Amino acid sequence: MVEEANFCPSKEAIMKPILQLPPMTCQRVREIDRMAMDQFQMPGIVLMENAGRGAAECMDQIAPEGSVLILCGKGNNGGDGFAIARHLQLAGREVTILAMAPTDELQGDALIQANITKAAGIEIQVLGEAPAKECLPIADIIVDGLLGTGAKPPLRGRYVDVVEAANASSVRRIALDIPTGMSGDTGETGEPTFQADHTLTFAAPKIGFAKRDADRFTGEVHVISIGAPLALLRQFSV
Ligand SMILES: NC(=O)C1=CN([C@@H]2O[C@H](COP(=O)(O)OP(=O)(O)OC[C@H]3O[C@@H](n4cnc5c(N)ncnc54)[C@H](O)[C@@H]3O)[C@@H](O)[C@H]2O)[C@H](O)CC1
Ligand SMILES: [K+]
Repeated sequence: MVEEANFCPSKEAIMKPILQLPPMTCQRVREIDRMAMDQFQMPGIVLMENAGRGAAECMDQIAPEGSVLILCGKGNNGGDGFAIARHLQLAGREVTILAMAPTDELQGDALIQANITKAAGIEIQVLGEAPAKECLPIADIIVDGLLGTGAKPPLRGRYVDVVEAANASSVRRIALDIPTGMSGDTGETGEPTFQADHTLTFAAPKIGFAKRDADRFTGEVHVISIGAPLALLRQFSV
């Protein structure tokens, strides 16, 4: 009798880099992105896929039950959200996406991930005219893939009422990279700022997380590898 393929190591066996990077500014973390692409020939979509899969595996440990609503912004923070949705669906989770813009307004890696997500049959709702409080899909967990290292505070447009609606719902909240509304460099928070129970931050912690009371918005911080080579991590760990 053929042994059933054992796909998954035990949950604790998720592989972690042997080198943990120190807290950095958003700009410096974006340099890691850039060097991974330019010096190590890693296409941006590979970094995003690694980020998405790593974040989904972390969610499988910290929030293993319940339906998930992923809020996707127009940039690559949203792109991560689209990738996470696919990996959560693969793990049998009920996933819905609320996108801040229609797919045809996306570009680059975020557009690629959104198109894969659509092809995978995952529901993507686009924010309409109604106030977010009235149209936020019901879920047990809300994931903030609205703004990351490309944010220029203060929040503009509909991001304000979407973050307010997310904070008003009594569900678990998980931020991707940086809680939307917070500066990753200073830890300063605007009104509103996504109030997360956990923040899954990519490549390295952001220096703003060390600000006093920043944990009111980050919750517990988990660093997610984007698969950058050890030689690159070594250049940024000094
Ligand atoms: N660095 C890494 O290792 C990786 C990072 N990834 C993810 O990419 C985002 C950064 O993506 P980027 O497209 O540069 O920026 P954002 O998605 O944060 O936002 C850009 C988007 O938002 C608009 N915007 C900016 N400020 C505001 C504001 N105050 N109000 C409203 N809208 C705003 C702006 O116009 C753009 O449209 C990083 O955080 C990671 O999540 C990679 O995916 C993986 C590797
Ligand atoms: K975010």
